[in-house]
Amino acid sequence: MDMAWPERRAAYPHKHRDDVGGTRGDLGHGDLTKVRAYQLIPWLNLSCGGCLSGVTPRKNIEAASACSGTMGAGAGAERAERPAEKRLFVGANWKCSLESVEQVDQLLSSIATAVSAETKGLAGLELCIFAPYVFLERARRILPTEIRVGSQNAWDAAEGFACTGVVTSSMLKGIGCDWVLLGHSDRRNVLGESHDLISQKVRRCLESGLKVNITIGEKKEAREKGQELQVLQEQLESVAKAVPADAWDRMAVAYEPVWAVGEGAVPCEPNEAQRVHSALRQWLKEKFGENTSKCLFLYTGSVNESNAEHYAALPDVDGFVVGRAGLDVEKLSAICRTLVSCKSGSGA
Ligand SMILES: O=C[C@H](O)COP(=O)(O)O
Repeated sequence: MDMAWPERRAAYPHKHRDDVGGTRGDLGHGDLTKVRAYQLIPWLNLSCGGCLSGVTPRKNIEAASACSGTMGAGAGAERAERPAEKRLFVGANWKCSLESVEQVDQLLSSIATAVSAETKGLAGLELCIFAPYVFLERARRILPTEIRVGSQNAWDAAEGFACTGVVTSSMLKGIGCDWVLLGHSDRRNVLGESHDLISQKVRRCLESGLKVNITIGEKKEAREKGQELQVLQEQLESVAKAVPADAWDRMAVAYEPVWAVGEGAVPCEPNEAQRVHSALRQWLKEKFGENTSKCLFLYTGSVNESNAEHYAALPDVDGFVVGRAGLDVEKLSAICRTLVSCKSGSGA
């Protein structure tokens, strides 16, 4: 870290974090009323024809066509080898957008109700709610066990060191957490977490029996210099060194192009997401062995109910991590339906 915490905090006020790719003011406290509880909604029972029909930008038409079972952008791009079984994942990273217990309980209950209403369950999709520490226990209590609960962080406390304010991976495992989200751009770029610290956390979480969702992403400057894969591989390599060969089935890598996140940011084109995912999957396999093919590759950054089908159609996208869309049960359920529909329809 080149900047002390108080200075960093002052430099990056909560709602105006240009260094992470744009302003995210829409997630701020003032908009909490956007969180709505819905009545029973069908969860995953739409056919691919139910894929959301928002405006399809010309550049995305190929990708969209893959969702309906034809060859699309994903098929045109190089596809890395994947295991035969199709595991799908959607994570809802709430960040610190919900601050009141009432809002949290309302959203958790509406998600639980929505999933329970679907007789087919989640159809192979793993849905995980990444809540703040203080709401994890109520999330575990309110949600059915088929919905996973994840922490947004874990601290790598050294063995035997009773460090003040620390929440350890063992504590998280003990209260029923399944997943931990680590390496998010908020923590790398705003809080200054180093590769080394993140990899220590990954190692400790895996040792505690947790699954790890690691976020990697390049900033705009790196992208403009054509250094995106170099940056991503550096981030991933540091983490991969901490992953035992038999733990890759407990890993998910979420690619978040930092420049594509936030209100008004230019979205990452699906073809580009596919290129990056495919390249990283291949690179990981060559460098760290066959077992890495068990790792999920997720796309994250401004995924919503209108654009999910373009990314879901990509062969090397196994799912998503959503921020804003995860605060609305209707949007979250639509994204889950779209992912399941596209994957079953395209054979991706
Ligand atoms: O963890 C989630 C990512 O930061 C994406 O957030 P977003 O879906 O609100 O763009």
